[in-house]
Amino acid sequence: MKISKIGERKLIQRLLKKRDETLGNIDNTILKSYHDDAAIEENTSKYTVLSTDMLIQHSHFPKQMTYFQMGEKIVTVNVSDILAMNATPVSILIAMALPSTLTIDEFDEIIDGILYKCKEYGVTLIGGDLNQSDEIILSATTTGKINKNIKLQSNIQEDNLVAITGQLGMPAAALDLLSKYEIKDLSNEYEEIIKSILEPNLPIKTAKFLREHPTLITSMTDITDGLAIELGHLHEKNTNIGFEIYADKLPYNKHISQIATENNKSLNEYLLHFGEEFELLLTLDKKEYLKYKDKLNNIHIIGKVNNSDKITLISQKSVKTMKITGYEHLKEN
Ligand SMILES: Nc1ncnc2c1ncn2[C@@H]1O[C@H](COP(=O)(O)OP(=O)(O)O)[C@@H](O)[C@H]1O
Ligand SMILES: Cc1ncc(C[n+]2csc(CCOP(=O)(O)OP(=O)(O)O)c2C)c(N)n1
Ligand SMILES: [Mg+2]
Repeated sequence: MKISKIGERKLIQRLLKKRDETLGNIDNTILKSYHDDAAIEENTSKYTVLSTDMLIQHSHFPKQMTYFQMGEKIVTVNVSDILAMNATPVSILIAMALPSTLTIDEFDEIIDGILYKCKEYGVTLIGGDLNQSDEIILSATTTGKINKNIKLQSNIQEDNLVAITGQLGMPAAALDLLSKYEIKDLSNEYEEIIKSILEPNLPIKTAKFLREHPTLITSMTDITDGLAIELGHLHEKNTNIGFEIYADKLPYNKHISQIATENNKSLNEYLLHFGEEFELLLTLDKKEYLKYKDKLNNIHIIGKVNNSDKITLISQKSVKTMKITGYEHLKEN
């Protein structure tokens, strides 16, 4: 049955019933507010951290993506920004614009994906909005909390190490694969690659470790627009520093170099200039890093901060200035 058969009101009731089933023991006034015009949140820390991020079907959801995965992804991309501030994610509000032709089962799948990821990240869906549109648009606002040790992007020091969690370039390769093949036609060895775009995961454990050991990090951001653009943003926010990145230290799934070749692209296009990895890009205090090195298996050192005022990519063959290009909405190629 189409969602237009039952309409906005009943759909919201349905959604709230599912959501209420996931709530634990909470203060009754707060619980009731989740059904009112605005949600209440108790202030339990010095700072509330707030962020918003929007996903639009044609630019964020490959056609093979399930409705469940769309629901998961709106929570993931939003929580990612909270982790990048070194804060603990708390709650999320999600506005949805949906086509009237969507079925109720598909609607339920989106909600189930949202609630699944909320549980994984320990965030509560505290509100939202429902509206109609020809394509699916999901937009969310997330809150987080932190008392001290908030990490701003403007505190980078010369001689810091540059590091990332996880691997680069898989979403780029995944999108190229999905543009040509159906999932069932792809070999199992591509599973990790395909999942990187359909079901991105956050480095939750590493983020928790960093919150518990804040002296390790001098700055942090999530990689959404590609490593090059993210480094470019950090460079703009920190005067008198530069970055040297070592090409042979960039971690990637070995299958993607072949996928790049098959799509007439260079490996660096995937690794540096695409994005959507949802990994953390960190600058680390060197002394602190050496202290905790053994516990940081998921962190890869890819370069260091210098005073060159440039971003360079160093390989065995060459030293090049890195092009600051990547994924950008509202820009012609
Ligand atoms: N429409 C807007 N109004 C106000 N601030 C905005 C708007 N769009 C983006 N920003 C702010 O600009 C900064 C950079 O945004 P963006 O590049 O989208 O960040 P991210 O890559 O983390 O999503 C953020 O601080 C964001 O809050
Ligand atoms: C159908 C489809 N086309 C293209 C992409 C790739 N893509 C979409 S947005 C994006 C980069 C970052 O997105 P944005 O919404 O700007 O994230 P933000 O920086 O706001 O966190 C990439 C690589 C995709 N995921 N799906
Ligand atoms: Mg944005």
